Amino acid sequence: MKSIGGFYYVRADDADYECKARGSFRKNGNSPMAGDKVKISVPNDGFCAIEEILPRKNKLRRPALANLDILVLVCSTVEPLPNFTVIDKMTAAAVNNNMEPVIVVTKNDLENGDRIADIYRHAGFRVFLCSDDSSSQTEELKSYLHGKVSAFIGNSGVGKSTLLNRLFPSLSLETGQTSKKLGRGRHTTRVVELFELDGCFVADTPGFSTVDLQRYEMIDKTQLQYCFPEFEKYIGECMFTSCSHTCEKGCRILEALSDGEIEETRHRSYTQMYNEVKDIKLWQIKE
Ligand SMILES: Nc1nc2c(ncn2[C@@H]2O[C@H](COP(=O)(O)OP(=O)(O)OP(=O)(O)O)[C@@H](O)[C@H]2O)c(=O)[nH]1
Ligand SMILES: [Zn+2]
Repeated sequence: MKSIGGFYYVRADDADYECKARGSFRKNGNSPMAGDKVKISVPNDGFCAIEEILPRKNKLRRPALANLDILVLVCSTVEPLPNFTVIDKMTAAAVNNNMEPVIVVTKNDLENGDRIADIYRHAGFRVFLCSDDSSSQTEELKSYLHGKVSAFIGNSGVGKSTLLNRLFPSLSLETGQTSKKLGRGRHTTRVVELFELDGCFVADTPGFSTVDLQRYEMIDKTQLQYCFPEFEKYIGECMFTSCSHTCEKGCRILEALSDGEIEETRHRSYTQMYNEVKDIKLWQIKE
């Protein structure tokens, strides 16, 4: 659930165990992180210990977090306006990191969010419209997050805190307590913690900020097409096997674009991302 001061807090069968980690993890440069599934030993006396870290399906560096199932991308219809390029980069980064991107559109009460929702549903993603009105799909979103590990991301002002408090009313209390305990102005290392809220595991640092996917944005040009799920069924059908799907003759994806099967904003983002990485060699992308 979290690591702090050399201790790891492991939840098993609804109980929390304060554990040390075996020194061998540090030697391998592979310390336990929030989100890890681990095996622990619980001796009659002495410290509990993490004995083994099970294989991770993905891992983020900032915040340090493993096994993220869902990345919730929050955007608002207005104030601020949605930035499709940024959203598309984040969905691609999520797919590339083996996480499911889920789009939440807020402020539907100020301006109708159906068009934004349509773009992303058409691209094959789950979309929820969550606002201050009766049509809000907050409960549906909450069911969707049940049993999963998720993190929330979105521009300042889109309504992440509002959404989280609406999803988990107990949270405002919890974050309030956390920040009181840490003390204002004391800039300690940000502790990543998984909160178990009504059966949903929500990852964040105290005060809830955003996940930094910046480092993960660079996706190899041959891999990029697979990070746009709506392209998948056309891949392999272009005239040229090396087709970049940006400008070529006989490109099946460009054909789907002109038929309206692929959304313009999505293809525009793809092209922009492709142009950003096309001259970068693979070894420069991999760390
Ligand atoms: N009308 C309307 N206003 C909303 C909605 N959601 C959030 N807001 C308002 O938008 C403003 C920003 O909301 P926050 O929840 O603080 O946004 P945030 O994304 O957490 O912002 P940061 O903390 O800066 O990252 C607040 O004034 C909210 O009341 C909504 O669905 N409809
Ligand atoms: Zn093509």
